[in-house]
Amino acid sequence: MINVGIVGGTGYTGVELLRLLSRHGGVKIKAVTSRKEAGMPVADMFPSLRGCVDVAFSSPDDSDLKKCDVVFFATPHGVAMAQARELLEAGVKVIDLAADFRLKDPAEFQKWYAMEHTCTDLLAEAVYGLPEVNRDAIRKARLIGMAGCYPTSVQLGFKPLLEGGKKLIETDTLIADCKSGVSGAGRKAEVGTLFAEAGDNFKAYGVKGHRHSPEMVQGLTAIHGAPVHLTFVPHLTPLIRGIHSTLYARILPQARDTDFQKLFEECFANEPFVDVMPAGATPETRSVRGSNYARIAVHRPGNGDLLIILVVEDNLVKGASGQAVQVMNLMFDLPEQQGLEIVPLLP
Ligand SMILES: NC(=O)C1=CN([C@@H]2O[C@H](COP(=O)(O)OP(=O)(O)OC[C@H]3O[C@@H](n4cnc5c(N)ncnc54)[C@H](OP(=O)(O)O)[C@@H]3O)[C@@H](O)[C@H]2O)C=CC1
Ligand SMILES: CC(=O)N[C@@H](CCC(=O)OP(=O)(O)O)C(=O)O
Repeated sequence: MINVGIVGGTGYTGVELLRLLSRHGGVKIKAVTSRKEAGMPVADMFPSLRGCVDVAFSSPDDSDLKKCDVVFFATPHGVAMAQARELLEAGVKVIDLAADFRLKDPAEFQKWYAMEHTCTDLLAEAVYGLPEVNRDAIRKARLIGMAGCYPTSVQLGFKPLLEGGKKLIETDTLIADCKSGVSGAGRKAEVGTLFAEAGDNFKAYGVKGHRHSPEMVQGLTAIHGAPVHLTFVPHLTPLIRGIHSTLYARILPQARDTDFQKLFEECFANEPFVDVMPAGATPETRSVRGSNYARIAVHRPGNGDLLIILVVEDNLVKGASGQAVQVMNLMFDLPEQQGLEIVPLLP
């Protein structure tokens, strides 16, 4: 059994980790932290976990974290970088769901997250947690910066068109028009995610610049092997879970004869969690709710030069905790799908 710790067990990604790990079969949940609820049994706060999780919350400086084989940080940005070194030195692998180890350039991190990076030497060894792009490096890593929720959908959607320097689309006019449910903003109280504010409402935000833009550009540039330019506009939808990303790309003249449906099907043929839907499909967020799947559909209206890629995922599963469990499975040489073969929840 792999001993697991979770820092930030009272938040949405923390409780989602608990839901998935409690039925994983290969792990023991050893420590789950909360600053405010230390001492309270986890299942008292989350009755959905009664009979599944039998530990109590402990303080984030709990020494049991150092006795774990892996610790997940389901915390705001800046928390993992303060504790990662000590855990790594104690032989513990670290998977951070926040952005501390995503951006390779500390100046970019400081610019977008308004805090200094205090662990820059570890940035160099940290591996980006997106298995469909980085599987081999993840297997060998001891420190992971998990991909963000929107960046997961955008990188999966553009990957077949860009990987290995392919010259199929214009790379300076990429557009990602993305919508997220309110659980993407976390469980903390905020006016913008109140029911009366976010319900029966729909709005764009971060149009001037969102912190996921540099992460997407960094990832897409690595996939392509050359610079790309992307316009990203996120929107808040009155959903609880789910991300729907509509991606636009202009087909280059020399690539007009490409069978893009086939290209996508071949690219993801061996991916357990990426489903390329039949031509013409319009994936719905509810088709992935509660599951680790991303579903993708490729459209080319009028057989013209515009390609539209639709991607759906559950922000809390493939966009966060499920993908983190997928990454843990790879790091510990377990079957990649273990604990994640969950059928999405309808209606
Ligand atoms: N929600 C989503 O869809 C996604 C979130 N993420 C990222 O995952 C991380 C967690 O997100 P989410 O679960 O939504 O956030 P929440 O706000 O729901 O939860 C945050 C958790 O962190 C704990 N926490 C807060 N500050 C500290 C601190 N200084 N030290 C230790 N623990 C702390 C809180 O517990 P307590 O106050 O009890 O200590 C709480 O359990 C964030 O970085 C987020 O950006 C990534 C992908 C998707
Ligand atoms: C709806 C909503 O507010 N979403 C969040 C992004 C989700 C998130 O938690 O960000 P990371 O993936 O970087 O960790 C936002 O736009 O800030």
